[in-house]
Amino acid sequence: MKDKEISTSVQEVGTSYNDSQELDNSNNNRSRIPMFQDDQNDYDDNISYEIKNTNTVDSDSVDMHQRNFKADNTTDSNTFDRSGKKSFEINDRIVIKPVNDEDNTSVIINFNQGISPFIIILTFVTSISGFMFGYDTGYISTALISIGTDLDHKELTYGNKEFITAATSLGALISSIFAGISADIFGRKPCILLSNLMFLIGAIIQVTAHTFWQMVVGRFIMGFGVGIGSLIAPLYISEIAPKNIRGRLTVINSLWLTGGQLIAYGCGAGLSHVNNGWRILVGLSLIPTVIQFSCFLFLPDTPRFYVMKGQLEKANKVLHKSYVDTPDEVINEKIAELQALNHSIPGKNQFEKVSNAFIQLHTVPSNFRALLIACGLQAIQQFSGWNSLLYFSGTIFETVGFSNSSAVSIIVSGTNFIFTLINFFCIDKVGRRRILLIGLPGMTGSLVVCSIAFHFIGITFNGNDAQVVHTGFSAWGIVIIVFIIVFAAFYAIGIGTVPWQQSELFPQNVRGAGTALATATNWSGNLIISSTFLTMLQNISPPGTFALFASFSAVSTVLTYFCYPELAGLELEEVQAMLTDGFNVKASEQLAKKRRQQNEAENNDINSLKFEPTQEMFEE
Ligand SMILES: O[C@H]1[C@H](O)[C@@H](O)[C@H](O)[C@@H](O)[C@H]1O
Repeated sequence: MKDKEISTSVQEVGTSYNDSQELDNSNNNRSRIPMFQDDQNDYDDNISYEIKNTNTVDSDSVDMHQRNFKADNTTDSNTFDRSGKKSFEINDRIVIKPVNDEDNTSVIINFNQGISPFIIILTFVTSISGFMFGYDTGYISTALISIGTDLDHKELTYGNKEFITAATSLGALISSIFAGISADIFGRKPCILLSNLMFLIGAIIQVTAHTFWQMVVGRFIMGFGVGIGSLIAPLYISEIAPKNIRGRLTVINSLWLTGGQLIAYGCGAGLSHVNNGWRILVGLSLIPTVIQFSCFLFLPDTPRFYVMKGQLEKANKVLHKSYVDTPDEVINEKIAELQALNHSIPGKNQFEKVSNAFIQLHTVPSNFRALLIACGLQAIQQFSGWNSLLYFSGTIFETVGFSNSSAVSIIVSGTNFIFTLINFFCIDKVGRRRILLIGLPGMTGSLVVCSIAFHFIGITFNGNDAQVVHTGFSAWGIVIIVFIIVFAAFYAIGIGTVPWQQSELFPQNVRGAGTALATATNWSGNLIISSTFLTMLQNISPPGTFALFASFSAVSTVLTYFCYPELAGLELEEVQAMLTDGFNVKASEQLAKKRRQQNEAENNDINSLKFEPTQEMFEE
């Protein structure tokens, strides 16, 4: 039965086909893709995402291999194909149909399978990049206080402090742009190893620094490592992670990140009265670098990268280790699908492919919306002012009368860590959108209170000195501390973590380019805020600075409400389908709800789906 379709299908990678063609493509995709050979040009048209406006589900257009298994205890209009994929009718208006993508096989592989130790090892070793991102951006706050006159024999000015802090962000900004491209050309693993070298060189230059400029150069080179790691780690994890826990595994990187910041503050506090303690603080960063470097010498790259380079045996090995006891046929099918995806960006050589990816990122509507969301979230994360509080918290707390500013900084970064942990448990259950819509208004409120408190405490910043009208410990000082902590909690539970889920917004073929731009946005924001914060405090006063951050968070809440669809539990192609003709916030919420119910049903009684991938199915 074929029903009239009211509007058109929108395709993702430049090829449009009608229902019967889609049927053919589905079949061809499975039978024509050669195993273990690099036949580039045949399959460029295989990948397509579509969103249809229709009144009923169009059952004729379903993949021939599809079997309809009714999910008795879920909703009525859902069907499952052989890979466990579902068709959905939302709102009697939008039908999202399963088409081939890299996740087809992941769904099969994940069926009835827990996470393998190999994936856990890979995730933890990769997340050391997150740790170094956190540690290296975190220690500077306490180091800036304890450096004293160790550089050039004079006290650092506010301008000097901003420069030293911003050098890392600038290095990270530059390297993140190239990291996405290099990861596709040279591999994820070499990029991680390169980031380790940058950390190493940068740390050695800083530890031995006796001049301001040597310190700046060391921080800048270390920034290269931070930028590369900040992009590659979530990308690597998302590529090796089973789909159903991809979100959580990515948050592990954020946990290491915020944990790294916490440890940096802890060590900073412990070493603050030690002569040259800041040098030890920098030196300690060598430990995780060396550990990650040594481990990665023995660990592989991602299967996707091996497929891109035609190293199919290696891909096969990694997949087998990742999905133990999975039949060869399934692994081979996964590789075949990755091959198909690999070919979907046209181009004779790597350079053409990369530039075409950037073009498609801007010209394909769903890609462009994904880009807006990914860059928008990263910008919101940075312009809400969190990092300036983190980087300069020691300085801020000293000025409001707390001699033990390091202890307060530990509480602030500890809050960041704990609420990132809470995010880990609820990101998939509560959903990204809902979490953001709780976090952003909370941040706005806390910043408003801080702004008012700063007004009453009467601080002004002039040149090198902060002048406080009411000196010493005051009630307003406590209000500031308490609400900076509340701000940290609302930040960490939502916007501190959600933007790093950026990989899920982009289809495989433009993921490197998309995440490169989003990560670069993060570091641009970081750079602007960290290099202007103290100047802002001087020029528009602390109340003005906090009011500015508050207004930014308020605007961000509105933008998120209207433009950020719920992506929790959605499959990758559904994300693109959602973004094809708008932001489809309402429809996404309904679909995410259905997905949640289904996941719960699957978890509760997996057998009730009456679906087991059998040998016979693969032989079809
Ligand atoms: O997600 C992280 C995290 O929130 C950190 O605390 C922050 O310093 C980073 O800038 C951000 O990207």
